Amino acid sequence: MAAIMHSHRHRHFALVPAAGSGSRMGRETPKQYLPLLGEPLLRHTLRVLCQSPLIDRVFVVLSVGDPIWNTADWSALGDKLVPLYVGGASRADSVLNGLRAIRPQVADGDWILVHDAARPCLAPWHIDTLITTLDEDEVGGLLAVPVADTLKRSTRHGRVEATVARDSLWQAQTPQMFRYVMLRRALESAREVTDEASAIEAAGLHPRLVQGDTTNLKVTYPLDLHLAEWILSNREG
Ligand SMILES: Nc1ccn([C@@H]2O[C@H](COP(=O)(O)OP(=O)(O)OP(=O)(O)O)[C@@H](O)[C@H]2O)c(=O)n1
Ligand SMILES: C[C@](O)(CO)[C@H](O)COP(=O)(O)O
Repeated sequence: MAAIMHSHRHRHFALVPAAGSGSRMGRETPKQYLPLLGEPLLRHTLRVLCQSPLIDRVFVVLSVGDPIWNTADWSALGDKLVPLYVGGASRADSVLNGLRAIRPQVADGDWILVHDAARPCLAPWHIDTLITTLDEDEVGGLLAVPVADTLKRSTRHGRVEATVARDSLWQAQTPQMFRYVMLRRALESAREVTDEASAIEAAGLHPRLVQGDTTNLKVTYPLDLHLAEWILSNREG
């Protein structure tokens, strides 16, 4: 693969919301700290971001008073990693609090790659593809995959009400990559969103969909932890 030129005009910062409780996982320990191949799940997520030569710094948003982070030694991930104890009630609040906390360290036009702590199978090629596709983009965008299954909308009684056309439907993933000031303004105006792209859309803009793949899954339910383990153990290179 041709070498990727690192843009010197604007830097790239990762912002990793990791302040959730993982209620759907049904475990006492928040899922970002559950063991995955013998390490906290979060370490896999942070490692790939810290090791990317395209990313200048990695901010991880922890819940206020997070009692677990400091019980581990994260120094092997290097000096790009910066913990921020500013998590909020929702994912969007955690991201916005993180953006406010890093204000002194970033310029308006710097790129922010928001990536879920709960997506530990992010691969270097996902980051490279996203950044090379979007670096000159006016708006920014996100990794996503086209929907592969036939989609049904259900009635309240669990019967099919309709089949929903799936052409042009995509499943949104992370990282989602937008310029600092645009993302901050969008999130300040649209707080009830489940991803950054929705906030940008609410501002009337059209984020670019960058095709990734389904290995970049979000660990949400117990089975996902096994799938993530399988993906990481069987990845080449
Ligand atoms: N208040 C919150 C809620 C979520 N997140 C983070 O946002 C990402 C995606 O959210 P999700 O998978 O929904 O995580 P949880 O909220 O922890 O899970 P659940 O909804 O099952 O409780 C996770 O990395 C999670 O830690 C966060 O930083 N702050
Ligand atoms: C941002 C996200 O990963 C896109 O698929 C997802 O919306 C986050 O998960 P949540 O369960 O909606 O918090």
